[in-house]
Amino acid sequence: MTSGGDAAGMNPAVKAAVERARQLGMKPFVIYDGLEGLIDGKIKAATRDLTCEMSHRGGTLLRSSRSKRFFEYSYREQAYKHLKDNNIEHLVIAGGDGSFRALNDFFNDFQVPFAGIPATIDNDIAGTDYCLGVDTAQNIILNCIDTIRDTAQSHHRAFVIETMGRDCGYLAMTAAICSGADILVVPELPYDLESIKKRLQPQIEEGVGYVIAIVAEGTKKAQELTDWLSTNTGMDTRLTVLGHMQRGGAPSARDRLMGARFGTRAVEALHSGNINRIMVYHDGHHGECALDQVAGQKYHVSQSIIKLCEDMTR
Ligand SMILES: Nc1ncnc2c1ncn2[C@@H]1O[C@H](COP(=O)(O)OP(=O)(O)OP(=O)(O)O)[C@@H](O)[C@H]1O
Ligand SMILES: O=P(O)(O)OC[C@H]1O[C@](O)(CO)[C@@H](O)[C@@H]1O
Repeated sequence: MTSGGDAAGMNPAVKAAVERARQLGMKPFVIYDGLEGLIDGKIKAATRDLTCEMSHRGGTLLRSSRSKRFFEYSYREQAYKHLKDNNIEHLVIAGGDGSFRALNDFFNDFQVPFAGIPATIDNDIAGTDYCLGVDTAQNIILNCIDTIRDTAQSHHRAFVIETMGRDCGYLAMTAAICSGADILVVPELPYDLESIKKRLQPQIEEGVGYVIAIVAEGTKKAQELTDWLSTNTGMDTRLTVLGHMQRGGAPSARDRLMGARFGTRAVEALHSGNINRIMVYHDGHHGECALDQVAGQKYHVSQSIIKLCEDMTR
């Protein structure tokens, strides 16, 4: 099943999990609509017709949800009954840390073992350097910034571009580094508008420059920075909120490959009795973590990335 925000790479992960389960002699099912679907019993045997569409498709063909009902024991009990009716003994979930917490609660209630696959464009899950969907989202964001840059340059304008990421600035930071942005505002770093103004002064005075500013949604500073740039640079300043166009799209090669690795390993973990583990990719190696190393911890963007960003914040 897939849960939380959709992420490119979820489909390849599901395909790999289903195929590995079959190879290991298990009978794989899919659950539609995430936790909401689990409560409502939207469960079907996984077919080859479904999985053969999965390598190249963005979003999640199993669909997803954010479920208020799953917080309530009575609905989790209803979900458990559906699993029992179908003789389902293990769950694999691709989602963010909220989804892992949900299945942990479910395990505490009904002892259904699970494996978690990190999948969220926010890249905010502790214990793993990579979550499915991130590479695809980064490429989309970079295409957008490159496109906007053409207009910024042609019209001598300032553009503020807001990226997703919830409370995490990872997408904004990597986009700013890769696009050569002038200004960056993220939750992880303080920023100093006075020194930014001094730094940009020469290019503004020349009258030919333009400005690209990247703002992480978690700061809620995009409009404020747009107003500030307009007032303090005198440039025609526009704000572009990239929004949900960052989340969809065909998975990149990296997301397909990582999806295949995570999906395969999730099933292998359960098959070998290694239950309630989250698949992770850390320091160039695939591995597994206990839930409390993942869901109970705050994700920190690596210092090497933060260092590359500092000059854009002052
Ligand atoms: N402690 C919990 N107990 C039961 N259910 C939970 C718990 N935490 C989260 N959930 C369920 O998990 C769902 C998914 O969590 P959430 O909406 O936070 O997304 P996520 O998996 O963290 O993904 P994303 O990073 O894309 O937002 C929630 O909508 C809720 O139904
Ligand atoms: O699509 P929704 O439910 O509005 O959620 C948006 C949130 O989901 C994410 O896209 C993924 O967690 C965040 O970056 C964003 O804050």
